[in-house]
Amino acid sequence: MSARVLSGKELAASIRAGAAERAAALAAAGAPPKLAVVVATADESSAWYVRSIARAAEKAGITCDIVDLGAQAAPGSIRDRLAALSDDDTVHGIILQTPLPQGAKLEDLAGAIAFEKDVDGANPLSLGRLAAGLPAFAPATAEAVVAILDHHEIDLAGSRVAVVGRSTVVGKPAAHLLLDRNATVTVCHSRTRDLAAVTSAADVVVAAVGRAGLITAEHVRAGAVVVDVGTNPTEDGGLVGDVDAVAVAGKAGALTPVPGGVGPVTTALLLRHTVNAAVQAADRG
Ligand SMILES: NC(=O)C1=CN([C@@H]2O[C@H](COP(=O)(O)OP(=O)(O)OC[C@H]3O[C@@H](n4cnc5c(N)ncnc54)[C@H](OP(=O)(O)O)[C@@H]3O)[C@@H](O)[C@H]2O)C=CC1
Ligand SMILES: Nc1nc(=O)c2c([nH]1)NC[C@@H]1CN(c3ccc(C(=O)N[C@@H](CCC(=O)O)C(=O)O)cc3)C=[N+]21
Repeated sequence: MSARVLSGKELAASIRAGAAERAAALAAAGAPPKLAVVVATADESSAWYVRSIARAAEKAGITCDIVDLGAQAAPGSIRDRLAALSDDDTVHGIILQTPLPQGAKLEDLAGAIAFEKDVDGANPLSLGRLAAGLPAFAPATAEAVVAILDHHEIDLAGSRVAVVGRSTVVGKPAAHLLLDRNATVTVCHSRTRDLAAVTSAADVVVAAVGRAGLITAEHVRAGAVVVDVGTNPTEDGGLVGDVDAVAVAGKAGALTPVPGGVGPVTTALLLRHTVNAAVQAADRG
């Protein structure tokens, strides 16, 4: 028996098409949407993401400015740049890539991203509102986890979900969104005792750690749904998830692939958020 493959490609394509249509209308009205991607890392999985944002934005008619401050950037200079972009009326969305240089903390710096432009939901105001169930942009990856499960009609209400990873970009916001869908959520991390015992009790496992092969068949209950958020570069230039896909596919009921799963949906949602931010800016006048 082999697990059902929960592709993100079709969903991502339809989100991108919707964003492109609305971007064209904004451009026709003289206000083309613009996303600024601030980079202060040499991390390879971030580089994958930045390339895929740039490619997808161009195809959707969204201007994408990549602001590379270098992996040695001082926290103060990152903060200043975020503040300047927040003040720039031609910019509608801002994302600060993680990881950040030593001593720089996303939760701290992202306070300099204007709330209305915080398309990856990193400002503590956005995160707090998300946790409180109030309108705000959710981090695109966390939203992508729920969107891909919805797309494949996996029912979350009442189900036990184990989220592995508690970052501000993925684990914590994903836990909030899953809770809002009436899942019973357990959040695991590097200090979790007996990870396999916790994850193998779950109906749905969300892996967002950044370690290739961390989730093995032993971590997964037979028939469970597994969402692999991890994007770990391989030596031959490819990308693998956090899940040992071959072993887990023989036991799980369904599994998102890497590449072609959560990643493309994340990129597409970031574009949708940028267009939404541009529409809201136009409405404010
Ligand atoms: N596909 C996509 O769209 C996206 C993919 N990613 C990928 O997802 C992965 C995670 O990203 P991100 O959340 O930013 O990473 P972080 O490094 O910020 O967080 C990793 C989390 O994993 C936990 N962890 C580390 N080791 C273990 C372990 N052995 N057992 C259990 N938990 C552990 C850490 O725990 P602790 O808190 O205790 O340190 C931490 O909470 C990366 O591969 C990243 O590239 C990220 C965003 C989008
Ligand atoms: N503030 C912040 N938010 C993030 O969401 C964030 C980040 N920082 N730092 C880096 C990680 C990594 N990440 C990826 C997203 C999509 C793909 C992706 O689309 N991958 C394609 C493969 C690459 C391609 O073919 O373009 C796929 O999975 O199919 C990869 C990696 C987001 N991250």
